[in-house]
Amino acid sequence: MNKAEIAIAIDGPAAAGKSTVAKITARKLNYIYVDTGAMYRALTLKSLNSEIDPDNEKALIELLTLTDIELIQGENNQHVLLDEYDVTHDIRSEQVTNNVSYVAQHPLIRKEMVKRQQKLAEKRGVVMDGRDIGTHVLPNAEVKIFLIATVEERARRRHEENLKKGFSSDLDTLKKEIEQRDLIDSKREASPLLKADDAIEIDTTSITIDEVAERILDEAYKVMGQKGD
Ligand SMILES: Nc1ncnc2c1ncn2[C@@H]1O[C@H](COP(=O)(O)OP(=O)(O)O)[C@@H](O)[C@H]1O
Ligand SMILES: Nc1ccn([C@@H]2O[C@H](COP(=O)(O)OP(=O)(O)O)[C@@H](O)[C@H]2O)c(=O)n1
Repeated sequence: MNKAEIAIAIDGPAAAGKSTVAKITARKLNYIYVDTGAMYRALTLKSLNSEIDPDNEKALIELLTLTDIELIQGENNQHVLLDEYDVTHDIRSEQVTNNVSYVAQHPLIRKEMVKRQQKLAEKRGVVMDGRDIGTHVLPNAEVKIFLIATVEERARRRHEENLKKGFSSDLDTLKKEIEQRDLIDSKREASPLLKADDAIEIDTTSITIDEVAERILDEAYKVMGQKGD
């Protein structure tokens, strides 16, 4: 199999399956995986701990300038370090989830995050997931995927995941929160959640994780073959 190193951008709404299939794809190709949502979540956690209003762009950008966010690849999981503290679990809390889209809507915050993300992707051989990867962060990515699923299915999946992780979870509330977050992410002015013109859309509602990963890998191998190096 041809091993030309490419960039794979995976975007889509909340809980569509992005990080799950991104991790599988990266593992199979021995690529770096970058979870950009985790970076916005880490900043949100720090801003909540610092009692900064999520609407206060100036205070947030000052905070981000002083903030170190690292994504460390573990054996089975990616660990998120915020100023050297492991916040992998804490950034998934309901409080962070319900504030992150407000923090992420500010143009100055996005500009700095995109800069950091592009630096992480300087060396090809990367799978990156988020909301604006195919449109803004890696517009030249060789493979662009846009994952969707019905909101009912996405809420059901996230609900099960929350229970497994020991977070309290109410399905109806979760569905409303996901809809609200998708709305803010899609309507914001700065790099909103959008399918890139050249992205392949995959509806994951009724297909398995392995089937989704297989389709992405097929696309990747196709491009690698075309690159021919
Ligand atoms: N195709 C699928 N079928 C069933 N469950 C899935 C599928 N894709 C993802 N999941 C599950 O849905 C949940 C949300 O997936 P995740 O990858 O975290 O989504 P995202 O990164 O888009 O927010 C996870 O618990 C994951 O195991
Ligand atoms: N590239 C990205 C990634 C995430 N985000 C923001 O960060 C939030 C959390 O992203 P995530 O990928 O961790 O969210 P889930 O889909 O996993 O719930 C999103 O709802 C967006 O508000 C963004 O704006 N741009």
